[in-house]
Amino acid sequence: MARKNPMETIGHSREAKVSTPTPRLEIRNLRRRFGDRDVVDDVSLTIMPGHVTCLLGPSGCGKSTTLRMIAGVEMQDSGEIYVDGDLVCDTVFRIPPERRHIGLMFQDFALFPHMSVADNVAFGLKGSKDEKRTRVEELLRKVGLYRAIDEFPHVLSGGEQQRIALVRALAPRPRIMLMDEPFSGLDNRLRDDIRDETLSVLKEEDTAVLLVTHEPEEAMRMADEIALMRDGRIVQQGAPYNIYNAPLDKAAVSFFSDINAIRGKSQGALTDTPFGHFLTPGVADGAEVDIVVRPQHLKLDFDRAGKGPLPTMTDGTAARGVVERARFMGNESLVEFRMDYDGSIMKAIVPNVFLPSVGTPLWLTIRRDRCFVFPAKD
Ligand SMILES: Nc1ncnc2c1ncn2[C@@H]1O[C@H](COP(=O)(O)OP(=O)(O)OP(=O)(O)O)[C@@H](O)[C@H]1O
Repeated sequence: MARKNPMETIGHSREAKVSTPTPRLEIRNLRRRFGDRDVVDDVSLTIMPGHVTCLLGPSGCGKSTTLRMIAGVEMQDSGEIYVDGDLVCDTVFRIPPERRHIGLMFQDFALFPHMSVADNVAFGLKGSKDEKRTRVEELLRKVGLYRAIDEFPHVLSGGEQQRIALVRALAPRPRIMLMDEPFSGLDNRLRDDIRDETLSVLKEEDTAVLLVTHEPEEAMRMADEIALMRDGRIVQQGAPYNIYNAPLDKAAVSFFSDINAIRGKSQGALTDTPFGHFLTPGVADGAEVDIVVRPQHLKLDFDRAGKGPLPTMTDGTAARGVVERARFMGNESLVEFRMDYDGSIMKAIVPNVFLPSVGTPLWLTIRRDRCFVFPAKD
């Protein structure tokens, strides 16, 4: 018998209960220790029906372990898991994995080779033969594979098999879908198509999705919310736009793109650099800061007889660099500069084709509204 989340029944007025929808999935203060290391360290999050949250973080940060605890194949040392407000697992009470209404999709999905597509999809379904057939047909139509209903998996392409694995996981109408790098075995173009298609089917079915990935592009493409994980903890959580544009620290910026970092010392709430002054309010005098800017937010100007553009309020002062390397990347060009002021390398991304010759001097400025200032850590 499932138990209610105490927060939903204790200390909340009737009105508050009506106006606060129940999350489809809620995990609270999950912890898992292996040896002397907290691999998952006080992780909490909620996901509403039809929403996708991506657990994004580097290899080994504890993403899969979190997923495995929610699925019920790994026991947490402490913390609770609720599905639709009902407790499914704490340290004494535990609903077995098969009764949690949770679907799983992993990279190494395996279809049953001796079963037809229809039988594969119907595998976890209950009900009459007709009911099962109706559900199988409905889902196969949704992913454009109705024509393959009587085929065996080996005649299908990798992408088609992936779609079948998805609908098999979705067939029993799981309330939650846990996905662990499910698209990493696919080539790029196919992956984009299948990602988008998967997302639309999951949303149509109102499933709450927790997707684990170490690829920022995948998280940005799929997620309503990104939970950035590092060393077992969720360090930042929010809509992709906010995580990208208001990152927590230098490491969070560099997780999404290349970065340029300029170190300086704050004095009187200002930090002086070769690119002019940056406002560093609240930073103690003498404390070091990193000014961090993504390569696409550097502005380039031509050299005019050894001089660059005049300083402005929005872009500060220009610093000169000499082109070290320029590469065309498809939609944009990546230009690397060796900076005159200290010989360091800075990277700029320019739309379309911009391939100046090696040795060309250019002037770089940093847009004040597109850079981040963090206390220096290393
Ligand atoms: N059963 C286990 N016993 C001991 N250590 C484990 C066990 N399972 C996982 N770990 C360790 O816990 C850490 C986190 O593993 P986890 O698989 O959760 O990371 P991850 O973020 O999903 O990484 P990846 O993206 O590489 O899959 C790793 O250092 C891993 O070696």
